[in-house]
Amino acid sequence: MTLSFDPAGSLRPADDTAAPGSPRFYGLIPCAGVGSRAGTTQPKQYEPLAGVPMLRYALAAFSASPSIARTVLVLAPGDQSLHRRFDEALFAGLRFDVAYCGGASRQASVRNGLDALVAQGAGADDWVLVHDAARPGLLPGMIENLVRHADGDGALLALPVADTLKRADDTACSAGTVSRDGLWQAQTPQMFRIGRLMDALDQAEASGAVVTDEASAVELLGDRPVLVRGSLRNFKVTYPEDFALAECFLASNPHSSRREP
Ligand SMILES: Nc1ccn([C@@H]2O[C@H](COP(=O)(O)OP(=O)(O)OP(=O)(O)O)[C@@H](O)[C@H]2O)c(=O)n1
Ligand SMILES: C[C@](O)(CO)[C@H](O)COP(=O)(O)O
Repeated sequence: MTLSFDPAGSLRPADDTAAPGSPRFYGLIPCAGVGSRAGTTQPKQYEPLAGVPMLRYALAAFSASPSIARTVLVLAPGDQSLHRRFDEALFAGLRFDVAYCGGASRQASVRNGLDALVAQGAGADDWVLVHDAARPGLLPGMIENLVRHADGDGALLALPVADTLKRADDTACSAGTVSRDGLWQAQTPQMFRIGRLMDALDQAEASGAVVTDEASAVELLGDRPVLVRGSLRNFKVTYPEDFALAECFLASNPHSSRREP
């Protein structure tokens, strides 16, 4: 069954793309941040990149991934619907649903989004791939690469640290060099069993732990998700200068800005 963009954001029953008894894979895209470090007048995920809104790239990658049964986009409660904010044709043909359940932190937006997935029929043993709307460089092949690691404690895209690392003193001078051995930069998607991730986020919340990614939450339970090599082009747009860099990467894959998935 092909899902299409539902401008009203209504929730529909889950797809059955998996063989009976096999877990399904869901996309979850937190998109309820304000982008305070980006210096834009609207949330950064709505800014145009190579002619289309940033969030469309992640939606297109998930939409084009054969393993993904469905994807939920988490917007802030009270946010404008996409068809009011943009030309509806921009999102035509993409498979996703919208849930207006974003929270005060990324962690809360993801947790609420998991509830929305379960409300649509996702099960505790199904997998969820959580991906930042602010990473427009994602390609379907990266998603499929991650899905191949669907066992054990889950997996996340990440990159080994390439530069020499410095520890700053309180005057921003270099006070020492930190070994980069074994250090990776976490990217998204990050993939976990839905039930396990819900438990992990609930326990993090209950203990007052602030987790900036899903892997941090499951690590607190003792899990050891696999680090799967991601890509530089999958960097997170965070600061004003990142928009031009993202456009360079997107230009190197002309298909990524097409309107078709
Ligand atoms: N309350 C929040 C905060 C963040 N996010 C989402 O989480 C992703 C990664 O977060 P980040 O880059 O830190 O985005 P912002 O929180 O918007 O940025 P900033 O910290 O600069 O304000 C983004 O897709 C963002 O929209 C979210 O859904 N809900
Ligand atoms: C989840 C994340 O993208 C992994 O790198 C990142 O932690 C989220 O962004 P933040 O700046 O830490 O909120």
